[in-house]
Amino acid sequence: MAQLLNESEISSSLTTVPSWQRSGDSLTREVELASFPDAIAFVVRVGYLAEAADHHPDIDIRWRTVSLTLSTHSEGGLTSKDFSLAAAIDSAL
Ligand SMILES: C[C@H](O)[C@H](O)[C@H]1CNC2=NC(N)=NC(=O)C2=N1
Repeated sequence: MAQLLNESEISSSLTTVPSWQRSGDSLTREVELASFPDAIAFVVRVGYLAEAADHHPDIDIRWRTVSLTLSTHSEGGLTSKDFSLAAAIDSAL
């Protein structure tokens, strides 16, 4: 079970995933893919990564733009699980 990160841990972790933004208790990233099928294929890759991590982002698909939101609901905020899944998702692009 991951522990909530404090503000200074959040700030330093954010530098490791520069394409993600902090929004309160969440990390968000918007990705524009080349096409709708590419967006769906990306979401499928994210799905497998999420299952492997037992950590699941909120996902919004609008044509070829995918918006992802990560937060550790069980802890009520950001933990290392959010940052490690964010990094894994970046590698799936
Ligand atoms: C039992 C299982 O580990 C929990 O329900 C997991 C599943 N996926 C999860 N995903 C996210 N984003 N936050 C959680 O707190 C969470 N909890």
